[in-house]
Amino acid sequence: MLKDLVQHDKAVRFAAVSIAVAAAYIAISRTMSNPFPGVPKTEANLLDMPLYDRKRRDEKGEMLPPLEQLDALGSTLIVVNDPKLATSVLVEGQNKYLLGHKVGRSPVMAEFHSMLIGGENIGNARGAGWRWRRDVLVPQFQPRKLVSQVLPSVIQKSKDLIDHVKSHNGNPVDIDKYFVELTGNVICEYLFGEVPQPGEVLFDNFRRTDVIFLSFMLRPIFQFFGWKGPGAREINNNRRYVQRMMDKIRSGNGQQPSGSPPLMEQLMKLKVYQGKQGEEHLINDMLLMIFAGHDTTAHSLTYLVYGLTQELSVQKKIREEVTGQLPDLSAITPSSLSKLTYTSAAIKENMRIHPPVTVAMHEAYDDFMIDKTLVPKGTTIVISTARINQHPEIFKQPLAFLPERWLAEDEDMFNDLEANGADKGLMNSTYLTFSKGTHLCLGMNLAYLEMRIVISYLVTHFNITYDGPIPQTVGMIVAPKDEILFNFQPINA
Ligand code: HEM
Repeated sequence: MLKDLVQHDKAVRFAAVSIAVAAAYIAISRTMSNPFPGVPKTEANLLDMPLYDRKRRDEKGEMLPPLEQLDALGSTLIVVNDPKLATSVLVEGQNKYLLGHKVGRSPVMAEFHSMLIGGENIGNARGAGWRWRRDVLVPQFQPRKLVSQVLPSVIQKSKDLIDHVKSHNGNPVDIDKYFVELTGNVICEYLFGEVPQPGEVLFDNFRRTDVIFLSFMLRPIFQFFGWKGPGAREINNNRRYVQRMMDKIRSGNGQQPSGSPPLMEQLMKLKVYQGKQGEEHLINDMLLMIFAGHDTTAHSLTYLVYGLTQELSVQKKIREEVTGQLPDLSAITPSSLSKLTYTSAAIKENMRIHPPVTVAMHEAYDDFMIDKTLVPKGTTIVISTARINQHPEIFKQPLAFLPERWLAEDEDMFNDLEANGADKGLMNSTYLTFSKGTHLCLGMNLAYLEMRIVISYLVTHFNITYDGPIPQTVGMIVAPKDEILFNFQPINA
């Protein structure tokens, strides 16, 4: 009997230990699959974050937790929702990266730009390869340089835009298509000194981000079969064009716009862009700049026009400011442009609500803490620009289009790209439309310059209205899903 009990007890103990081991195993494996214990999982997915958030806030008035985790792209990513934490990851994390590798370019974005463009370029380079590009290119996108090189070109294209709209004789116009062409031509003219022939450069940036992410997941298969990523048709076409431009410049037949030679010609003189590999790098960088440098600005303009049709009082105020400050639009100078404070605020406010690039992704290059959470080396850090830009504690009435909110801010006409986006004021420092830190958008000043001029021309020539459905957007680059037909009634016609 005693023997039986001992044996029984052994069996009970064995069972108890087994259960404990199993429970521990489950707990450990749960922890392993949950690298951020205590950090809630997000219900949103990478692609619909801004839309999802809006719905959730509208319906439930919920605030997002400071950090969330997200299972995507084959691993667990960390999403930073708190504006101050997000800004600190971008600004301090990346500055530290220069010294001690804390946060840097995410492999997802690097891979995407590799699949798309091919070899090394400003969109996929890391470490020294990225640093020298930044050193070479940042001065080319500083205000003084842009104003002398780009201003006349944008003015001319804005005049053409007015003629284009008038040619519709009062019928509604799908202006987004035209904006894409306009901004594409501006960047090409800046890079190569001439506007491409219609169709010579393809500006239809691939917008299916779901397909982009799928091809990222399947990239070994793509690489095995030598397939290029989505968007290859456009890039292959544009590569041939950039090569032709290079040959033309080398043979001395390149166009000489007024002022200094086109950017590509200047860059061809630099050692880093010489030799077989250097030339390849130059072509890749030009392709990336064409890719990054047009549709973001174009769709922002479209959403701005849309915003102005929804808030006619804002449209009126911009018109009054432009007419008052710039009576002769073709004589715009940098100093007259800087007087458009309300217009600039409206542009900024529009991109706060509709940031064209909805998500910035970076990688922890080392273990580090965000708040009290350890973010292990190799983790992808996701920052939804839309979430941060619409954070109700920083931006009161986050979904309202209120240019006035920026007027009290100490805002310069342009931003110094070398300041790494660490600007003053809480709203400014957490405004993430162009990201922050060392990867701050290279083309930010160019985008602002184009938008100020184009919108000044449009609102002083037309009363713009819209009576269609609310535009639906696609992808991580916020672009309208369908054409948006605006009505333009000429002023003083
Ligand atoms: C409204 C217009 C634009 C918006 C909202 C925008 C937004 C952004 C964002 C969010 C990033 C990512 C930064 C990061 O990884 O943290 C970026 C990077 C970049 N943008 Fe823009 N962009 C715009 C226009 C332009 C233009 C006109 C150019 C023309 C050259 C340009 C060139 C670039 C380049 C080269 C990078 C990579 C910078 C680097 O990694 O060092 N962008 N942009």
